[in-house]
Amino acid sequence: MLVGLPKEIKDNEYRVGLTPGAVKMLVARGHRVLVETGAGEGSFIPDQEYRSVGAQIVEHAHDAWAAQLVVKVKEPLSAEYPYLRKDMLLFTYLHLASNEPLTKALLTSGVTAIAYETVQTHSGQLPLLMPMSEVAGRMSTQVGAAILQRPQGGRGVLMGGVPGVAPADVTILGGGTVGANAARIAIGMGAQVTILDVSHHRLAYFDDLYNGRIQTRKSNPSTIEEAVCQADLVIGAVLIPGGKAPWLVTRPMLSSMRKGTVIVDVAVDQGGCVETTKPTTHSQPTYEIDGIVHYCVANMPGAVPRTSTFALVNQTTDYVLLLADQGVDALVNNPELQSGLNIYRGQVAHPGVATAFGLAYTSPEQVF
Ligand SMILES: NC(=O)C1=CN([C@@H]2O[C@H](COP(=O)(O)OP(=O)(O)OC[C@H]3O[C@@H](n4cnc5c(N)ncnc54)[C@H](O)[C@@H]3O)[C@@H](O)[C@H]2O)C=CC1
Ligand SMILES: CC(=O)C(=O)O
Ligand SMILES: [Mg+2]
Repeated sequence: MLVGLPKEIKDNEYRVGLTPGAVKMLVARGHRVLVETGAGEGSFIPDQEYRSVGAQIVEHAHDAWAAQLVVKVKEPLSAEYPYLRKDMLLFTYLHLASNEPLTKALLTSGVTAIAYETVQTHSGQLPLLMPMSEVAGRMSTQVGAAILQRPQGGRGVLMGGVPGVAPADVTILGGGTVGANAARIAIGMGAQVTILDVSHHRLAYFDDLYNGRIQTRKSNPSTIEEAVCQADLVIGAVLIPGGKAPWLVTRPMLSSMRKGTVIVDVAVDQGGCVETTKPTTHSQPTYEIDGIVHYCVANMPGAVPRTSTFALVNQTTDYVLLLADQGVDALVNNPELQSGLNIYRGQVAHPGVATAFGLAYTSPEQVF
């Protein structure tokens, strides 16, 4: 199969969808790989490294997009919509439930679009979201600690405090992969940490792991309000797989929160779990509403590409090989890949996306 690797064009997005190691595996199985020149530069992977494992370097984005299987990191931006075609398999993060224009563009084009973030294992894990959630979770605390500094707009609270003065209060909404990784760094920095989740299983896990070093709360409107009103840093980390995130922090709650509190809404790519969240970029990462500083960058791991590219491709490669070897049949044969199917030839094939926009849902069983 002809596999294309375009260069990412999102603001400060330095990741790339395939490493030379992954390309080498594709080439060894008889596939041709077209790499847009400079695609790896952001991750300090020169064209020559791809060439040396058998890739063909192409000059223009449209050459890489001409492939049958296009592997990316981020969702197509509007400048990329004209490349979408009926006979194309697109494998990348999509986050469609918060992006109606992209959903429409994918539907109109007839492309088959498989979203990394909804690929799901038998046991319910999200193996292609997990590596970037690990990165974004750890980053969320780092970033939050920096913004808490007064010159960045925050409350001027040091994460670990100092002897005689209390540490920062870090409240984490959602104790999945992002939440667990955020907590790990916050604890390492000496903060006081509270995690809220609807899953008792997750709360019990944290309780066991940290043996009293962390507070756990069952997530409901009252516990959320109480926790965010005493927080210095709130980290939004909930997920309804494939669906729009629920608004756990409402606009009226902001006025009860302490001035200079920082919200890092990692869940922004699914619409955010804070009513006042709107996507920001690494160039302009924050804005303030009612004295509360919001950080809502939708591609956080893009800022640490030497970690993120390799962490992501470690997980995606097996699925890329399946798609390259089998084409659409891989979606029929492999239930994990099938759960990643969001759009198939003009039909919405994921219930979360259909619900988000009131569109008809066609199940993969009906599609194939
Ligand atoms: N901004 C960025 O750059 C990145 C964003 N993300 C996003 O971060 C979000 C979280 O991802 P993961 O941690 O991997 O998901 P996950 O599925 O591992 O964890 C989500 C957690 O939220 C909990 N939850 C659901 N509803 C809740 C509620 N009402 N209150 C409290 N907890 C609730 C679930 O029980 C689960 O434990 C996703 O939206 C993901 O797309 C992930 C990576 C990068
Ligand atoms: C998960 C995601 O959206 C990202 O890594 O950018
Ligand atoms: Mg994202």
